[in-house]
Amino acid sequence: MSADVTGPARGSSPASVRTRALTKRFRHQTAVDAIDLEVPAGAVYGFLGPNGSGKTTTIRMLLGLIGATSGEIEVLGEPMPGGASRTLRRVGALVEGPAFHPYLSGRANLARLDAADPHSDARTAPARIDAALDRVGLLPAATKRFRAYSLGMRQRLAIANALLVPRDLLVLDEPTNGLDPQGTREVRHLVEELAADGTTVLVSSHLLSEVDQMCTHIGVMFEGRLVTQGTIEAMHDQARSVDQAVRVETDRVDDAATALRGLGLTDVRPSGGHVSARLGEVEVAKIVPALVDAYVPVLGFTVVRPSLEDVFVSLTGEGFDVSG
Ligand SMILES: Nc1ncnc2c1ncn2[C@@H]1O[C@H](COP(=O)(O)OP(=O)(O)OP(=O)(O)O)[C@@H](O)[C@H]1O
Repeated sequence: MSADVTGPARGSSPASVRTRALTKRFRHQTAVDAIDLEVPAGAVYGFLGPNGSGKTTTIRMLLGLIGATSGEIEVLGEPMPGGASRTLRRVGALVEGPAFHPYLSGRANLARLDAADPHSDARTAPARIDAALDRVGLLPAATKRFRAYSLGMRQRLAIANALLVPRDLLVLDEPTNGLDPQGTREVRHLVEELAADGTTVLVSSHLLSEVDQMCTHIGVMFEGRLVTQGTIEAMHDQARSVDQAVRVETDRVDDAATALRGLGLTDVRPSGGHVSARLGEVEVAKIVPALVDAYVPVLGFTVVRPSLEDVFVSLTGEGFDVSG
């Protein structure tokens, strides 16, 4: 596999991760297609996309676990893979969960993994391990066997493993996948706390609601392409600018449809008991009076505000299961 990965030109804004035209092809399939990722320092960046959209492949390239086919990667200001060994010490990652021993305690498991790291300093291990356990709220359960841990505790221990040395960037691949609601809340809360401490977090997810709740930035992958990225605020603004829809409940749907078309609404769809239509530039306040003038009994009237999900549907041309 030929890798053509060199450092991109430095931009003015500090970015923890920056890629230019990053691409990965597997035989005939382009899993990651020329993406320009930009994770600002201090962000909690939600890397959102349906299964198979290329998130894990991207993350594996950022961490140097697989080579890129082409494109450029910069992590914490260093071109990759050029500065890899030095830079990756400052990056904690949870990609495939570490193999924990079920009969060892949480603390003993971390000690085992730390001892297996050729860069770790054995003299500082006990203090570093307890600091990591403390950081994820597992110090009180440090002596419990791993197999007695709940799903959320197991995942928090996996994150503690990524925090055995101080990190500037934490990369978490689908950290809530397979967790129960309680475990999901625990991990989400932990990510928020880590971000509050100043760690930049890149977290992948296929759940929009999750990204919306815990992230400051979002990047959306679809079929290997990064279809949009920016702040969560900007995405909500974009949602507000998507054309609103109205829904009129009535027992005279054909007359209602005629009246709505007459007002200039588009995509007018009459169906059993209601009519929906796109508002466009038409003033909402004019709709009900116009229906009444046309002798349409209005049994219900709703303006449907577009959600973030509608933005992604408009970007990808189809919906994907992002709402959980
Ligand atoms: N080693 C590989 N060899 C061949 N194809 C691969 C390999 N790894 C990933 N792919 C393919 O690349 C595409 C992107 O996969 P990837 O795992 O990056 O997606 P994802 O968004 O992380 O989804 P998931 O959440 O399911 O892991 C998929 O079609 C997958 O089958």
